[in-house]
Amino acid sequence: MGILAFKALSKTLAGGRTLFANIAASIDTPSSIALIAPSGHGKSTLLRLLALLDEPSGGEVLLEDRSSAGWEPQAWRCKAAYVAQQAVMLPGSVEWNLRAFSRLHGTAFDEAGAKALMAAAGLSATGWSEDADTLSGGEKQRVSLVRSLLARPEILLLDEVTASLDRHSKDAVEKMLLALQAKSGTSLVWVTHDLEQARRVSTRIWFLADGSLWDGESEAFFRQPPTEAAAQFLKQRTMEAVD
Ligand SMILES: Nc1ncnc2c1ncn2[C@@H]1O[C@H](COP(=O)(O)OP(=O)(O)OP(=O)(O)O)[C@@H](O)[C@H]1O
Repeated sequence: MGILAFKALSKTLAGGRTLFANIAASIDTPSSIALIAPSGHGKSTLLRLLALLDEPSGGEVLLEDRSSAGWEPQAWRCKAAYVAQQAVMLPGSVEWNLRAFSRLHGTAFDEAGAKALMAAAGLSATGWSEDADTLSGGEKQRVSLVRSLLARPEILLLDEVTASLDRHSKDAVEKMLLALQAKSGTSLVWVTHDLEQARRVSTRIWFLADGSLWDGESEAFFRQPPTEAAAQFLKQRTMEAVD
């Protein structure tokens, strides 16, 4: 059974600008994919379409081989969890936030699992009774990630989730997610501006440019850019890194 797929997917903005047209890809085995593109080319938009948080202009998205039309959006997002760059905490304590999924679905709260994930995210010192709103941006980001993981999604749609983290926390989060993938087969789609991160965490690249999607092996993409747009993009980013 396929995990997640999209077919003939298009997105044209209200003003008439087409971000991408007729793109397709499928995730058939647990994968870690970096979704990269020049700024403004539609990475977040594509990720949001995959989470049913936006409507495509054409085409369809499928989860477990079933088109999104046949899914309740909530049920879809339990399996394909979107994690935003700006973490939103529910009013209340850290624990209240961590218990959100089990409260909503009437399932048992996996306290041991939550503790292990909090520790893996570098948050073992964070008090569970603390008001979540008083946490730093980086702490909120990691609590939000742990909260998503407690729903045991099949796939995580990660929108720049380490952008607000320092190097140490970023390493911890990458390690935690890759370990989860190895252990549970959770697929990961990382939107990132950080090409070093893309190279570290992915075995597959989705490169979005000029309205098209290139889908292929990560190492091959970086070793020998497959298109002129990819070559330009990597050159530009290398120059920016040197500046
Ligand atoms: N709901 C919307 N309504 C109008 N324009 C939008 C909407 N969502 C995104 N856009 C526009 O679509 C373009 C692509 O945005 P998107 O955030 O998907 O790109 P991105 O590749 O993730 O960009 P960045 O790397 O800068 O984060 C941008 O020009 C943005 O302003």
